[in-house]
Amino acid sequence: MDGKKLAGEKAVESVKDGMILGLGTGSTVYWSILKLGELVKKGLDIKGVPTSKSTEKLAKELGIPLVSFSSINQIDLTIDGADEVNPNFELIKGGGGALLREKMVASISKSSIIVIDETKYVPNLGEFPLPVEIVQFGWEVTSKQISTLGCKPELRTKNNSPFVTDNGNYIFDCYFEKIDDAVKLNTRLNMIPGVVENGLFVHLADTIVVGKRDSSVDILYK
Ligand SMILES: O=C(CO)[C@H](O)[C@H](O)COP(=O)(O)O
Repeated sequence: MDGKKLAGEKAVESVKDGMILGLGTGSTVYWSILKLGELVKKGLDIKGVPTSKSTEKLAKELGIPLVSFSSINQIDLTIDGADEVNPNFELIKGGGGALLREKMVASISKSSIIVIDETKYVPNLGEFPLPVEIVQFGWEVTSKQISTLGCKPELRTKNNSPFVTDNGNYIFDCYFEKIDDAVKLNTRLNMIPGVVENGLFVHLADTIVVGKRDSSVDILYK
């Protein structure tokens, strides 16, 4: 069975009646959202906070009640995917371009479950290029500043034009040889004027659900 589907569905077992739930973005958490839709139809009482326009659309189609991010102070549980996870529970996120809203939602979540297939659990972060969201103004200058941190930033494109996030910004996919100190790099990136947010998530995950090729699921707790 598909590891993404296994992990996505397994995470939903932690959802309880009355919860405000952060709904992540991507093809793994898609399975969680689908399952939540089924449970809502059977009477589960939850409210979702979507992390992207695509997740908002999917949740609405499935009849999952939503609440706006602006109207809440805390989220009980967030379920989201990741592009890489290391044994310290540090993540690279943003492959789907939703990293800013995902980080904002994670930052007010009491608990966060990350759903991945086993290919994404890695000893060191950095094989996956780190997404960095930047304002459009002067992006060429921002690129030069980011490259001084030891990477090659590539402007993400879609249909031969720059990819634009739900927040109207661009994304650089940054190729580092290896990320040794995610905490330090997270801080240094966000200090560069023009950088809105980066895809390193540190201290923002407490449970990792890993769906495996042999159809088993590992649940890792911090
Ligand atoms: O961070 C994300 C979107 O911004 C996704 O969670 C991440 O890219 C993983 O996606 P998928 O589950 O499709 O592999």
